[in-house]
Amino acid sequence: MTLILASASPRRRELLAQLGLGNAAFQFSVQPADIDESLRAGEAPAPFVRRLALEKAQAGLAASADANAVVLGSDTIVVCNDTILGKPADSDEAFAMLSSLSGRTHQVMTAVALCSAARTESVLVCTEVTFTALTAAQIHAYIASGEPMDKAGAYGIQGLGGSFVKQLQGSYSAVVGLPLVETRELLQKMHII
Ligand SMILES: Cc1cn([C@H]2C[C@H](O)[C@@H](COP(=O)(O)OP(=O)(O)OP(=O)(O)O)O2)c(=O)[nH]c1=O
Repeated sequence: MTLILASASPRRRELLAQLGLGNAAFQFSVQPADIDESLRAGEAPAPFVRRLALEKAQAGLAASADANAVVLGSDTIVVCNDTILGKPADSDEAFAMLSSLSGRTHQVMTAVALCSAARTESVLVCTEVTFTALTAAQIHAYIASGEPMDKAGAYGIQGLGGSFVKQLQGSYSAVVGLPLVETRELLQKMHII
């Protein structure tokens, strides 16, 4: 049995390795899945992030030559005042996203899906994150660091963005990109570990 991580995210690779899967006894391989990540008309945040995780896992399974493969797909979005924030397209969008997060509480939703030829399991983890108030100068300096650009909501809690987080209720690892407790439970459910 092969476990394939259908993700280009270095954070997800590191988090999966934290579950002890990247050792000599158990290897996983990484094969990013390229899917259309656009929101459908009328689609709410929770079903949207679940669908993307599932589609990444399904695309990974379809691309795999191994009939026994189990594929893990995951997606993270930030939801602020019912608006979905994905990755910023440019620094103006990053500025707008960080301004909207400043001094407020938002939700980070991460979905994980595991697909094999016979079975699919998935989970959604929602975490509440409260940002301290940020000045325009702080936001500009943060954007200049380059950190926001490949991250949902234009911040990384595991990096410089961590100093903006006043309070967190839920799963820290889910905010980074892969909820450790829930992913372990899914892997157990699928009899992978
Ligand atoms: C909120 C937040 C997001 N992120 C990252 C996690 C995800 O990598 C990214 C959200 O984009 P995703 O589209 O979920 O993932 P990805 O494109 O990086 O990787 P793939 O689709 O191949 O799995 O934002 C952080 O690293 N730290 C944070 O604090």
